[in-house]
Amino acid sequence: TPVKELTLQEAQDEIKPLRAKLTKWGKEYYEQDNPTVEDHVYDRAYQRLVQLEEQFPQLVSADSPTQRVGGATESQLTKVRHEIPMLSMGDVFSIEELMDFNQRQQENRDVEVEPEYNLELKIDGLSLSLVYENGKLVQGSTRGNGTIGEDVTANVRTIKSVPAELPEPLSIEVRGECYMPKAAFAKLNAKREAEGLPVFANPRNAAAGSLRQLDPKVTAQRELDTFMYYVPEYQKIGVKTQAEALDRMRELGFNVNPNNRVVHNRDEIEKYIEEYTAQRDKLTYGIDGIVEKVNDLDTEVALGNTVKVPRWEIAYKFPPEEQATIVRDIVWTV
Ligand SMILES: NC(=O)c1cc2c(=O)c3cc(F)ccc3oc2nc1N
Repeated sequence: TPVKELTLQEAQDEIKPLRAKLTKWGKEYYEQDNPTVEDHVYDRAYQRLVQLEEQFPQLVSADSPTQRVGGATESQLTKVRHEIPMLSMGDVFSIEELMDFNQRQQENRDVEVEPEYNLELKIDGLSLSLVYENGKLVQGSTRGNGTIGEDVTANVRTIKSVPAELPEPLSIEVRGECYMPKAAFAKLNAKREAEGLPVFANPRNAAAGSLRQLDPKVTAQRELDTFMYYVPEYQKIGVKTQAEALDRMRELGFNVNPNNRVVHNRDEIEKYIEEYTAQRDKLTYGIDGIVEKVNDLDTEVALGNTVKVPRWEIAYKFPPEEQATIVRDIVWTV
């Protein structure tokens, strides 16, 4: 129900469990690096609470997750503001849903969308932003809540695949995924087990726990890697499509996943999904789906973003390998 149609009592009844969930999820994410919900589920709940508190300021309380910079719980890392929000992605769970998404995009009246997509593997890590000034790395940060992230500059300098300097004096931001290869994950957990330390549930949590360290020396031992995938100001690198942007990032020395593919129809999309569903276990890194992006970058901008997710891309998620109990007790009718 739109916030403005709620009574004070209804708002109160919705805010209470919402705060409890966001606080719980925030602790899992910020303190334990062990989130039980996808980023965009957290983001949507967070935005809903922001809207409710804007509509009913008398209900705001100091302990509300919205009153703490950087999400629900403080991480000791310095905060970074993302001038261009780092959004998470909506997701679909079947080819039918994916084709419906494409259909709706095509029907978007004000934007003529060429049905040309760039498909990429959805690396199961955490989002990373790298900022370069005149070709030199000046900042590394996490996504945080999309607007406020954490400064991990010293930590990213220890990651071998992160260029300290570019071959061209560019002042750009490059975004991608920081991940822990499967072999490194297995080695780390074996070591932790031997030392009687708690093991990480999966490579994504291990990557998050390793990147978001206060001590860069710890990060340096964790064998993290990156696959970069996005330049927000793509005009600065002289490209027109996402596929060209990936090639350009390769030229600049970034590690870019080699398995992207430009496709034009359902058959090609299905073929790509089948191929990588089959190959998933053979890859040396974790993937949890496929990312489909409109290839033309100007069209991406024209399609824009909703409050929290881009309209020009969607993540197709593989069925969970182990039947993880994913908290899905919020049904969203925004
Ligand atoms: N995990 C991934 O492998 C992956 C993730 C994203 C994003 O999260 C993402 C979020 C945005 F707001 C914009 C583009 C993006 O592109 C992306 N591309 C990828 N290949």
